[in-house]
Amino acid sequence: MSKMSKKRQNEDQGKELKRKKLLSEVARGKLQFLMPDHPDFKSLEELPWALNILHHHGYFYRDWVKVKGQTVQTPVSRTLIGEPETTYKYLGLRLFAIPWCFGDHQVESEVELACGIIGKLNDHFKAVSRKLLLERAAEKTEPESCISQGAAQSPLHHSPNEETKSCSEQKPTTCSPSIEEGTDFNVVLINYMDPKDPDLRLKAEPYYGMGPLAVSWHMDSNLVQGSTVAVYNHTCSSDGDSSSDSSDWMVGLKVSWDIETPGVVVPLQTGESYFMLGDLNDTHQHCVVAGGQARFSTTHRVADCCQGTLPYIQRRCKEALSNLGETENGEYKLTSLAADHLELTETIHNEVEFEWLRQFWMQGSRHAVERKSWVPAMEHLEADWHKMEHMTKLAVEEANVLDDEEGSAIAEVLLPHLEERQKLRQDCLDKFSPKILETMHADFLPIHRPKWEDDDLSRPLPFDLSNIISNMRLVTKHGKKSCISDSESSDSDYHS
Ligand SMILES: O=C(O)CCC(=O)C(=O)O
Ligand SMILES: [Fe+2]
Repeated sequence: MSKMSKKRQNEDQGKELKRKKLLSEVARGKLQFLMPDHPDFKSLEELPWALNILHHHGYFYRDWVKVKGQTVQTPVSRTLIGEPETTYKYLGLRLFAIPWCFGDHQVESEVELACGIIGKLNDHFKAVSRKLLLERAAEKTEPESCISQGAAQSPLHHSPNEETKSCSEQKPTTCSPSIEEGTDFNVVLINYMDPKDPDLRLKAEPYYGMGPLAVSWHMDSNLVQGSTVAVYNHTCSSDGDSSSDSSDWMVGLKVSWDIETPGVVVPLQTGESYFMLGDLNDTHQHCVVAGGQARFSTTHRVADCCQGTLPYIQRRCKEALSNLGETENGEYKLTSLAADHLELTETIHNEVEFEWLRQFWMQGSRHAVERKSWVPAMEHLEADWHKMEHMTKLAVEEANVLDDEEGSAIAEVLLPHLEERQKLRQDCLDKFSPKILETMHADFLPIHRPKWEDDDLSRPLPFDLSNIISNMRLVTKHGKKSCISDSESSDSDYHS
């Protein structure tokens, strides 16, 4: 059979199945329709509008992430909407949420309105996820239903007319969150992909032959353990496009590292949602198989924000700066030279520089413009970081002037942090090869900030720390010993 006719036959079979399912649902009186006066009617219209507005204004872009040490671009375009001052990190990239609510100020733009709608959708998914988990908890208390739950066969698929069965039958983790906590979605990562985009080269699903992958097998990272992920699926109809390929988008699911249990793949219709309830994401991997049409998916998550919110990093900076005092003539001085104080400041120095400042600016000028509420905060963090540069400088000076024992103790603390700073700065400069940079639109070019010339006198320290690192190596006990033995051996060479 030719490929085309086989495909057509599959499509026909698919349609026949859908028709049968539809008829059986009709027979059960389960199909519902909404009149314009129904409260959900408006939200049905609002949501595609919001997604299209974000897309129209260019808010989706293909992220540059790190996979096995390589910088690669995701096939799907993404944007993050969420609680104000929240971030979500995946594959080495920190995403800064565009807020879905605006404090006291009125909604000012279509984009803000769209973000507000995503926030409403998020509230809806919180409520639905809680209901599903409660139902599952009730089912679990009935012995029979427990036995009938297979891990990999667990239906993760949910549509308005479908009864939801429970997900995985994994043992709960010792510290699983409450239903409330595990569904308290604080961010929505929205994906968009048009499979007809000629720039895309999708990899085939490697294990089962499920089809071209928009998102490869993975577990969602950086989430509160045991928390639910809810996903809304919206495909863009391509009416009038006679060449349109109507193959479905699908979500695949498999048990991680398991070759015995069959994987599952579930076709998704527009307007449907699916849920990875409880610890399903911790025990299974999922992937997304591209269909024929452009598609949005909103993925609602409980990001683990212990170290990912603006108030968190502001607190950390304050902690670091508490060791910075002033002399009588108004110059900076370190309040304490104790190792644990220096250690803390240097750790936070690297954290704010590489987890926040560089992560934010490396995503380019357009990213910053879109996140205007973040910019003053980033500038404030940069001012704190600048003070930490002073603190490092003061510590380096102390290491050089104090007696051997004290000086080398300081150098020992500073060295690993300086080495790490130097390496991470270089990693940022090297993240994009010249070849990649050539192809990037100016709006997305990385901004290396903070960056300065080594002889810039307004800066306490040079950007390139090589000389300071060599100096600190010499000041450490180990460095001193090797220095003495070097000079001893060269002396003896000289005399012979
Ligand atoms: O688009 C989907 O259905 C899920 C996407 C996904 O797995 C992700 O963004 O992590
Ligand atoms: Fe995912």
